[in-house]
Amino acid sequence: MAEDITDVVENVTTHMDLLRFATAGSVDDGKSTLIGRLLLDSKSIFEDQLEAVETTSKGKGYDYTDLALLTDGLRSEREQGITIDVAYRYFATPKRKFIIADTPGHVQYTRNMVTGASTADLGLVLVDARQGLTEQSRRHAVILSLLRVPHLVLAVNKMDLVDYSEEVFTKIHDEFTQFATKLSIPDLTVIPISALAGDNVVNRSEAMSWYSGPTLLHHLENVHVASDRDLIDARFPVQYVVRPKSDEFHDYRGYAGQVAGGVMKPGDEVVVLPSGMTSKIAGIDLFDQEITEAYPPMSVTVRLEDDVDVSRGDMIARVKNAPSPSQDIDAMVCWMTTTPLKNRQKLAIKHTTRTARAMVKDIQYRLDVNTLHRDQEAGELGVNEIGRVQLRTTVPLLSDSYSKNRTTGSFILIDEGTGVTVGAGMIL
Ligand SMILES: Nc1nc2c(ncn2[C@@H]2O[C@H](COP(=O)(O)OP(=O)(O)OP(=O)(O)O)[C@@H](O)[C@H]2O)c(=O)[nH]1
Repeated sequence: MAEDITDVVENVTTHMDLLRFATAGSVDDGKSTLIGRLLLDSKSIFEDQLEAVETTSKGKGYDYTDLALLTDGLRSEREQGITIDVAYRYFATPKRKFIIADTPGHVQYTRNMVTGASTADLGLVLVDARQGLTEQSRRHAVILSLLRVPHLVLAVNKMDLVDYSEEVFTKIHDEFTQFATKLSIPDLTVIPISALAGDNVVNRSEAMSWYSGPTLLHHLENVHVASDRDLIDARFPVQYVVRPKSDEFHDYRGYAGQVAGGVMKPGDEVVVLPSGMTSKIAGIDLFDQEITEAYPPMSVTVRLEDDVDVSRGDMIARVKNAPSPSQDIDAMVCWMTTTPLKNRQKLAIKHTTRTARAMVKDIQYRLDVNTLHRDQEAGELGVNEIGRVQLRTTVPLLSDSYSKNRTTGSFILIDEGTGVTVGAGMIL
């Protein structure tokens, strides 16, 4: 269900403004309450859902409406029958559409965060104002910076429980800003909120008149994400070759996929990798119409002027700006399964639309995400651990560094026996 919604939103909103954000926080920091508040105050929920939550809250003897029930209710619906690491929630305001990647339950699991945040435009870290920064908040910030999530919001929650004190907020703000200088976080915003009372979530807080920054929703609606995407380096991994069988289209041959980088236009000189054959873009099709340009994350079909040999897993790029094929991959890998990753281990690797086999040549170090210490003696990676790994693949991959392109710079590792995803990698 969650995936369906994501797909639909992705298709329908190709040209609409969309912000994907991932939430993180320790248990009880108020993540569910905050998401409930966002949905409620931005009028994204149905009356009957609210009534049900009000009734349940009264039934439990609360004198307030427990908004977490709203989120948790949605969450349990999603969890029925399947183990889900990340629940995706969708809401919209007149300004923007939002997809929230919400990691349920105990969020200490690195892999849940990696899954949820790898495609996020913005990471939202929650802290409890009474507790201030914890090891967990630092850890989440480190992971978000490793994943190159371009925007980070630290929401200092439960301000109502510290008398809306400016002093408490400033202390947390300064401590976090100081810590963030050690990480690569291009854009950081710190907002004092009360998810339960509604301060600075959608509506401006009267109790915190000392705060002059944006409310959380205002920030989410206005944060500038268009320029985060790589619009310079054209990258088009071919998903499949379109050759309709009917007579009417018997000459049609197109290559379908999602633009991973750059802007592509008819007339562009392109190279097909790994063959190295060159051609020009004859046209670009979107559903049943022709378009004049395509850019990330549009899903389109590209036609070429020449009858070159193109198949699934190939990459179309510009002649003078193409990734160089390589079988040696140097990457940060997040390991996601209980059997540790070891030297010489063989795995399947999926990179854009290409699948190959890979062998672990070296586990160079394990990164302690709390202290940023690099342990070079580690020799293996356990579940939820992140480390620098050298891989050798059976066929060349057409990759970029993750810092340049989050799509062509990432891959997943798959256990060949079970088909289960056991690792996620970011190419250095
Ligand atoms: N006073 C006050 N209580 C809050 C606030 N936000 C959340 N709470 C309370 O804190 C408790 C935890 O909130 P949740 O939203 O369930 O916390 P969570 O982080 O989502 O927890 P998990 O869903 O288990 O990950 C609940 O009792 C909330 O009512 C706030 O701004 N002020």
